[in-house]
Amino acid sequence: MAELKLSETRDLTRVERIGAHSHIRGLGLDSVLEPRAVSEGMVGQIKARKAAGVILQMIRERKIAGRAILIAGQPGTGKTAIAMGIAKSLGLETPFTMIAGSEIFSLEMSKTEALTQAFRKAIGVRIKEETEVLEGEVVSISIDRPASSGGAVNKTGKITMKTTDMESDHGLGPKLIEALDKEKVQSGDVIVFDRACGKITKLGRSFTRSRDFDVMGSKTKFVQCPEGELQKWKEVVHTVTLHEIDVINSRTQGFQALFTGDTGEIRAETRDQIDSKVAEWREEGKAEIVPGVLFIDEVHMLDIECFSFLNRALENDMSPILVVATNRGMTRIRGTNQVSPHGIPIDLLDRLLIITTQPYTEDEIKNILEIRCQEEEVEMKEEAKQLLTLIGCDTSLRYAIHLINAAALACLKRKGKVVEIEDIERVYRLFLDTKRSMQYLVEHQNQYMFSVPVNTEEATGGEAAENEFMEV
Ligand SMILES: Nc1ncnc2c1ncn2[C@@H]1O[C@H](COP(=O)(O)OP(=O)(O)OP(=O)(O)O)[C@@H](O)[C@H]1O
Repeated sequence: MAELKLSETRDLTRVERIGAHSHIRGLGLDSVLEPRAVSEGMVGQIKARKAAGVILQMIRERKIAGRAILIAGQPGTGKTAIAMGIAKSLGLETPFTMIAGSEIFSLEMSKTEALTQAFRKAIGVRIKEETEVLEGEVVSISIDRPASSGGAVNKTGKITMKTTDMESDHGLGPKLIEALDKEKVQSGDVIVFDRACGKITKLGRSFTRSRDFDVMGSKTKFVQCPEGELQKWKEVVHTVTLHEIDVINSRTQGFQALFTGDTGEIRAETRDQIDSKVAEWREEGKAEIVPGVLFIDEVHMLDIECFSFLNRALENDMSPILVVATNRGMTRIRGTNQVSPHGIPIDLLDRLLIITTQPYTEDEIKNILEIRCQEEEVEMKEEAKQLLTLIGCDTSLRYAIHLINAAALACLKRKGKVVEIEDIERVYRLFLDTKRSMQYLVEHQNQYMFSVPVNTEEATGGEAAENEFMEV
């Protein structure tokens, strides 16, 4: 039994989901924002990445609040990948929110409420606070464990801390003992202890203990024992989003909704109060606004009301940077009978800086497939990669990416270790790409229920003719 359990745990920890863009670690630009041919998981698409780099710099310098960018191009040309690259390059301090146009309609709230929430998730508020902390080297920790069966709940103790100038004792309650345990604090560590929230941060080990061989690993960081008073006032900075402040202050939902995501509609008065409070903090120098990025994929799925909302929302001085993407050409604007480029009304389009993505060359497809093989930990023979590249050129990059894992499973089934041509051929026969699936439908349409003639205005709702990018 014990053995079985062990192997089960091992298997479970190995199962990690790999997202479609998990290999993207940035935009792959050098220090002067020039794209490297292959870097940070990004391949080719040089012009679009260069343009995205300029946008990135403007976001970092906070020069373009309220601006919007459109990434347009054929399916599978890396529009979402570029948006992910921007997100990764921005770091954790700048909020980045990603939604698909269609999500606006599936949430249990009005379209404008869903958009408002998405906008406010992408606006950060950096709040500065003065807080009282104890900063010093731990001399000793002693914990009394009562003999009665109270367990951890009743634990109390004492911690002695020192600076180069003084030493003092402080009582410990169960929560602090747990926090010290979690951080694995021991004598000789230099720590900061935030009294208000009970948070303990380990800064490193005191230089005076550098001879303790028992606790030293190659990663041990040594720091000086702090000087002066143990008790200090420190400035701490928290970055939260406007949406988080809304949810915490919305009486009907409360902060727990942050974890469930079930926020419901938030009242306009609550938001107004929060906006004036934040404005007050900004005037007093206690807070500053960090405009983040809101990325809306498949923007053609929004309708005319949403577009008019976006037009207005971009005028707000706290607005985030809006990045939208679409693979549509001339398309009907949802909710109207009008056809417009990318299905976006001209007045909104006029506000957008447009970045276009181009189809990939054979070499670029091969490079992307190689990166994906590494990401998915699949070993593949050179000839098999070559065949997969040809399939990618003939069908789509996305289809070829999907075949990597399927081929690895086919290889495993025949007890092979490296994916060979035969595995690729096998999965190519098993799974249809769009072209073959379409061809099959045309040939067998009479055997399907409610079949309508393919490739007529009727069958495509008139959209096929309008979409120069969509290859149906
Ligand atoms: N330049 C690139 N470098 C590395 N990987 C890329 C690149 N372009 C695309 N990919 C990868 O190829 C796959 C398809 O690309 P992506 O989803 O970004 O295309 P898209 O243009 O957003 O497509 P669609 O219009 O269908 O939404 C993803 O796994 C993506 O990470």
